[in-house]
Amino acid sequence: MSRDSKKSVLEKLAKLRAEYGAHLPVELAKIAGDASKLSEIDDAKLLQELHRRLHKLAGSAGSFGFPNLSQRARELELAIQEWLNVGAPDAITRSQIISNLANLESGIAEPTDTHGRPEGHSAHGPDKRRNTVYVVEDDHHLAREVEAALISFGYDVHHFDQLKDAESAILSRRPDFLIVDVVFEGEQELGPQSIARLQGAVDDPLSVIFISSHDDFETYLSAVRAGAIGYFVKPLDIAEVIDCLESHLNLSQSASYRVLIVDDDELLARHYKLVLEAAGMMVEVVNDPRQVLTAMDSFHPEVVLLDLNLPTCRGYELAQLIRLNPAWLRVAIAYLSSEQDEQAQAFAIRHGGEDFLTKPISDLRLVSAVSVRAARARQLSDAIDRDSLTGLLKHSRIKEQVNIELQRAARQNKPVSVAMIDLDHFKKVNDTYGHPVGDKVIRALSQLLRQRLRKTDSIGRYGGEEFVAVLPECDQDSAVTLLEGIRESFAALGFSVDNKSFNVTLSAGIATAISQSGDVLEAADKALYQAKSSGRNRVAAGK
Ligand SMILES: Nc1nc2c(ncn2[C@@H]2O[C@H](COP(=O)(O)OP(=O)(O)OP(=O)(O)O)[C@@H](O)[C@H]2O)c(=O)[nH]1
Repeated sequence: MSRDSKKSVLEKLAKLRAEYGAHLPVELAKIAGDASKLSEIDDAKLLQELHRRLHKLAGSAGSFGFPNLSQRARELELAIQEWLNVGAPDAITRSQIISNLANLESGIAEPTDTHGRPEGHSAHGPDKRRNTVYVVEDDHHLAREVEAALISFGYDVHHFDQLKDAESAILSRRPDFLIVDVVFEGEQELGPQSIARLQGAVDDPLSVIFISSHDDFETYLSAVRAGAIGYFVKPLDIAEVIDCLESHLNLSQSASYRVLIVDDDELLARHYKLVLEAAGMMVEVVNDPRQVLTAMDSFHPEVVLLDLNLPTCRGYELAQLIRLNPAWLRVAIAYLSSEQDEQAQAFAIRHGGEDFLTKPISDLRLVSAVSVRAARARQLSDAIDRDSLTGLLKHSRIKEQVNIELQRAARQNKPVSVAMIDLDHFKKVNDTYGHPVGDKVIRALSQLLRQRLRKTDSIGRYGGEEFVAVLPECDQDSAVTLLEGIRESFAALGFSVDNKSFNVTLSAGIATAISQSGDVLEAADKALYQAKSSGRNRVAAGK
């Protein structure tokens, strides 16, 4: 194609894209309008119409440069499909779906350039946008190693020799992370100080990781002043760098906190709800204390804010009532009341709640007080459900999850695959490099699994160096392709200790069920045994 005709095609595409973008708000308003009716009724015709619109949107938005919108429309399309197939979801899921439908508009960020973007995993692609990392490193060998490792973790990587080459790219397309080598010219360091200047030119601080041969206080300090989220001394342990990126992503991508407000002052409760929602939390309000138990059951709050003076009972009685149910022990309960009397406040704290926030409360204070309590409640909950080394579900929870997904698959007559994954010759890794290094390898695999699997998949640490992944709506061929990709990426990942580098491989066994026939975990385990006995570093599929 000549340059001119290529230009004209690009112009037409841009025009089409602009037309699509102009019509989009109208379409989204229609969807939001339909969604608002769903809180009242369960009309099959309405659901089918919504399904049709979402299906169309999911298909078209990606092509016109709105990949996030497309992804969100696809998820909602599936949710509505399930609604149509198996009936109305529980109240919490229902209100989530309705609010996501109403908020689809927030998926219209700046259209992204759709050209030359690598395709996601076709059969079972991760449902996350690829995070971008700019690597500024003049050592090409090291840059290539870092780049290869980051790509296998699903990052979109761009390499620059020097910071000045990266600056215009940073300003025109902001990366999610910036990895910068600290370079010295004589006494003058060129990394952190330049980054500190750059931080002044951007609205939100850049997430920067420094790599350096310098291990001294001054360089650390200038890195901190430049807003470093990580600092790694060469020789670089790439797994540690990835650990740092992933921990940040997990923090920023974790689900919204859920807050239940119990207050008979409807207007004030609505105000608090709006303030907390603006800070990214999910909020439900109960004005009548008799509705509290139902809300606890359906909404699963992490924090409950209780007014003290309520129509039928006192707030501390409600706190005690909540505390009677052991399932809600993880929930943080705080009073939010205009009670100023310290004796009365102390009495309430001794009887159920943990803390007292007094009205009037500023919006800022409300948000900070609730987020701190929610974070603590979630930490506690994670400590109960999740393995501390990897953050993955513990043995008993992942087994539970396998059963939940098997039952769902049987109800919907859809496949579910279970993969059992085990590190190869891991004892040798521990014996040669030490247990802490072995731990790093385990963490690296858990992060790779998290990166490659979808949000709807579940991953658990089944044993010391054994993992289980449950993949709903994934047939055997797709599961094998997915695990093969993970196996290859993991085998290519280099670990280094004291200037020695090594690689570790994994084996995986897969079993797929359509209805709940036989023990799928046992079948996956048998397939894993087969993968091990036929040479390791491979994926085997059973029945
Ligand atoms: N570093 C570390 N090692 C662990 C952890 N949990 C289990 N292991 C080690 O994992 C190793 C598992 O060894 P084996 O069951 O003999 O298996 P393997 O050496 O991986 O050999 P194959 O599975 O047959 O390829 C043991 O050395 C355990 O001590 C952990 O949390 N951290």
